[in-house]
Amino acid sequence: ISMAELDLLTQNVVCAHSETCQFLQENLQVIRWETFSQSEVHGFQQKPMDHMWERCVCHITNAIQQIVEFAKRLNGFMELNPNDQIVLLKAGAMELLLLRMSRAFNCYNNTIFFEGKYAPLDLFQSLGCNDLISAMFDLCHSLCAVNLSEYEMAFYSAMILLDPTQPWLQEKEKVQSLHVKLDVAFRNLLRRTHRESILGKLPQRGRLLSICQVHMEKLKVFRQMYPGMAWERFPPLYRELFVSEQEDP
Ligand SMILES: O=S(=O)(c1cccc(C(F)(F)F)c1)N1CCc2ccc(OCc3c(Cl)cncc3Cl)cc21
Repeated sequence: ISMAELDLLTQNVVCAHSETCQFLQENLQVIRWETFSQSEVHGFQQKPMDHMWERCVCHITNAIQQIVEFAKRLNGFMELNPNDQIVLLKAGAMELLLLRMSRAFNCYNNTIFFEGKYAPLDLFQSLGCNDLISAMFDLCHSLCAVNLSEYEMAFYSAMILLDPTQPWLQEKEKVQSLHVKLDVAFRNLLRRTHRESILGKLPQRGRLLSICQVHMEKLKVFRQMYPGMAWERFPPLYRELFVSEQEDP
């Protein structure tokens, strides 16, 4: 792989990321001290569980639409066979969502951007999944400590998405060759910017995956409490990625 090809790949990854992040980093920084008041937090805590789930799932789905768009813009992704595109998005969407949430996290006062202002952990308590939200907040803290640039976030996201070790891939070698190029380009970038040290500080993949598992458990519990809701009031994209058909409706 030539230097010219590496530079083109770097441009493609960074543009795909910056063009598909619904909130610009600078805008998030400007408003990151605007936090919800105690009475506003109390208002959210009073909302019924199904109502709060529906609102969060709606924001999540919007963010996932951006992640799908990010994938489609990555060189080589659209050339993969459709089955493998779905396999990679199903496996990686939630992990990329966690990375994107960390961009909207204020680690100085432990709040996260939500519906226009910054929210503390306990604003989400009516969701009934405090361990999921606190695990997400902890992950955001770890990511804030690494202080990833948008370039680094772009590569980290692309490499998580284009993971050749995902089970059920039909053309593993095609994903493998994309991943190798990304790895070379990412290491080049880190070397040029003297940031090789972040490789040891990035959260282990298992940590991201365990939060994804907690999410699936919470979703299962929620669906038992509100049968039929996932099919009636959740957006199709969320269902496609997180609700497997063969389960009871
Ligand atoms: O504004 S958010 O919705 C949101 C969602 C995606 C990306 C963003 C951002 F910042 F990157 F743009 C913002 N938001 C912010 C803080 C928060 C915590 C939990 C949550 O939802 C829990 C949940 C449910 Cl209930 C069902 N399935 C998966 C999950 Cl993780 C959403 C949420």
